[in-house]
Amino acid sequence: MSQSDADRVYIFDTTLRDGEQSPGASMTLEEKLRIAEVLEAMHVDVIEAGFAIASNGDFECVQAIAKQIQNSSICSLARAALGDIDRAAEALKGAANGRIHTFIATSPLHMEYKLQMQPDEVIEAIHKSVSHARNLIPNVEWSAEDATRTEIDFLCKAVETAIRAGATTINLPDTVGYATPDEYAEMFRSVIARVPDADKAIFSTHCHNDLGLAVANSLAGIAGGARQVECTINGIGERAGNAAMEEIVMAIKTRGDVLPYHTGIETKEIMRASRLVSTVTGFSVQNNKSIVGANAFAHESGIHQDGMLKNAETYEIMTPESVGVTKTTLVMGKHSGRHAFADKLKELGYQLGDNAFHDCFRRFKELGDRKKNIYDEDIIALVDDEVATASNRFQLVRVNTYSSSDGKAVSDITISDAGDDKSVVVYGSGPVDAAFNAIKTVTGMEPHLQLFQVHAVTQGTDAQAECTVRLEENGRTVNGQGAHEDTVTAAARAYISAVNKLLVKREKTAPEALTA
Ligand SMILES: CC(=O)SCCNC(=O)CCNC(=O)[C@H](O)C(C)(C)COP(=O)(O)OP(=O)(O)OC[C@H]1O[C@@H](n2cnc3c(N)ncnc32)[C@H](O)[C@@H]1OP(=O)(O)O
Ligand SMILES: CC(C)C(=O)C(=O)O
Ligand SMILES: [Mg+2]
Repeated sequence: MSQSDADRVYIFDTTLRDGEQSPGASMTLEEKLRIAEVLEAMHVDVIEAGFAIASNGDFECVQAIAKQIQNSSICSLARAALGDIDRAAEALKGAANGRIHTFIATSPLHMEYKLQMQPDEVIEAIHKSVSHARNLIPNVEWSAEDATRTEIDFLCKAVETAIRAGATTINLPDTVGYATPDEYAEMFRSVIARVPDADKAIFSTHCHNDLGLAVANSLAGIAGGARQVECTINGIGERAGNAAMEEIVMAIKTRGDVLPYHTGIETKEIMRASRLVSTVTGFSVQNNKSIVGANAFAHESGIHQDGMLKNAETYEIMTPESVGVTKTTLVMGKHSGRHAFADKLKELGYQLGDNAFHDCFRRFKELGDRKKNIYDEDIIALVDDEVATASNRFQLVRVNTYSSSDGKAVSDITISDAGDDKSVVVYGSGPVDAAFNAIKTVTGMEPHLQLFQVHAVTQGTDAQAECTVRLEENGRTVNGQGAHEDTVTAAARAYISAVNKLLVKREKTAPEALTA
């Protein structure tokens, strides 16, 4: 597809200004610099580094970023006040390409109650502030705060004033996230059509997410003629946040057929930027967040996993690599099917016969019903356990234990002895002791317990326990392993596995075996 300059959408990142306005998201100078460096590496066109008049700290941040970053324009916000504009210009002195972003509200509500100014006074303030900024710097952006609740005639008059005074970018924000996509697109079309010299400025969107429409509105604004989008990494920002940069950029990249625009963003840096912003602000990214959420490229359902293994395009509309995610994850869980389980076993280095595979898959599904997250370690433990015990004479069918803090426990156990189920109820000084006593009763074996060890395979209270039991009988020593998320069951499996090994040793060292 050919890409013309008319279709180029400029990305204006305001993570460090509007993003920082999220309660609790304050950043230090060093943190802002680190984020600015990543934004520059992403080829962001404009970085709004702060609001220079807000505090000395904000001034120093804008100043430091302006000096450090060479390949993106650096911008400072300023009210329609000469002092704000002078402070912004001072902070931007070292910038390779600095921009002053001055704004004033234009909606009746904001003008009457907040600014307590008459519309004519606002027009006068626009003229004065933009002209003043333009005398200090050639790159001036003007914003009509609360544009989407502004009367269209007055909005056109305000925009015309700003362009006449020298604004090179005109931003029409949906400050309170009130607009719908059709309305927002129509506002741009109307203003661009009606304002003389509208073509002398680039129009910009700035959308908030109060109704969850920030990205949809931004894209609608582009359709209406805007060519700059103001957005933040992870969509952080005032109240419900700003439009998320990663979503806008990837929507444009992925749906070029219906969104015939292009940005200069290096999308492979998206994940790095997202992680950094999340770490610095302490705002974790929800798992199901588009593009950068932990589940954005993860699949657990068997049907989806099967599709993914056959052709990733069945369930992924963009590649994980394109946004800097190393690879797709097929999450193993109760919704997974045989294809994904077989693929996982292959990845873990197992080659099982049909019967062993069938048994492992059954146990995996059972585990999935009981356990939320199934990790590779769980599958390894499960398969090792299954493989080790598959041909054994004694198999654990079921164990129920009851114990109390006064040191009494009882084990109700059923063990298959070459296919014949035998059940006993036996006491012990604790649940594991009771289970081991019960096994001894069923098997008729009385080996000496040399070692009993338990460790958790993964983390969390639903982690599988992996037990090792070492038994000794007439100088023969064997180790047995067992895994289960119920520790007593894991211990019983380990004990039975060791007992089976002892049986094999007994047979191998029996007089007839020795003479054979
Ligand atoms: C939609 C947006 O995101 S706008 C940006 C919001 N961001 C911030 O406010 C963060 C940084 N802000 C600050 O640090 C402070 O608010 C400052 C330094 C800007 C101003 O602080 P203060 O002088 O103490 O004023 P305060 O914040 O209490 O009130 C804001 C004043 O600015 C006026 N004001 C608001 N917007 C504008 C504007 N665009 N142009 C001119 N004046 C404005 C208000 O009417 C009010 O004026 P008043 O003091 O005459 O009543
Ligand atoms: C300052 C302006 C651009 C703003 O953040 C808004 O209107 O939301
Ligand atoms: Mg905003």
